[in-house]
Amino acid sequence: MDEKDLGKDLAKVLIPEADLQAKVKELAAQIDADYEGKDLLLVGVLKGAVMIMADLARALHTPASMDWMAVSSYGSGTKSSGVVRILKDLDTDILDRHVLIVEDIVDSGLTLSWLVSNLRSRNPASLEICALLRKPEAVKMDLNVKYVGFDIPNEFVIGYGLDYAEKYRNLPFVGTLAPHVYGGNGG
Ligand SMILES: O=P(O)(O)OC[C@H]1O[C@H](OP(=O)(O)OP(=O)(O)O)[C@H](O)[C@@H]1O
Ligand code: HPA
Ligand SMILES: [Mg+2]
Repeated sequence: MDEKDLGKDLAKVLIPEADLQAKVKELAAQIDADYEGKDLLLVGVLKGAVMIMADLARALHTPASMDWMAVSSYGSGTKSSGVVRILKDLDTDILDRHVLIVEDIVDSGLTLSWLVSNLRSRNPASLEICALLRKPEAVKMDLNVKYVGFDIPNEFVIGYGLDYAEKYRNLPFVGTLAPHVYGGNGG
């Protein structure tokens, strides 16, 4: 799927594909340096993190295991409900493992705050976060995101895993939607 397929639904391209791919390589290099010689477990947060997880994992030189958790707080709207639900738990016991949570976006920070306290209670050897995108509200939260791709403005974004009502995840870039797609009320 590309810009042409989106037609009038796209307001603008915020981060082009080439910039995303360059940033993924940068993040992978930092992670490689920090986890050298360690047994790394990447925990991807479904479904938004599938693209960053797939690209980041392949850009790493460090051998890494991959597991997935599915949580949801947004439903089909553009605002977090604040209630995080586990839809799928990890298959792996993370006790004494070096865990790196891989996320597409920290927006309100509610999902990751909840996830960090949930995973911390399982006593991993270490627990860090890599998020491709971060919005201003999340910066205010007491949340230590060690690896951040891009700080972006407070706009609802789509593409590269990010959806609006389950659509647009398969765009190779990150963009913003035209207001008419939201039905004019911001969701
Ligand atoms: O910082 P927050 O305000 O909590 O928002 C960030 C979370 O919201 C989105 O997931 P969503 O719950 O929409 O599920 P999805 O990944 O399946 O789209 C996104 O993928 C993050 O996980
Ligand atoms: O801006 C966003 N876009 C898509 N999904 C999201 N989940 C939190 N924030 C966003
Ligand atoms: Mg979503």
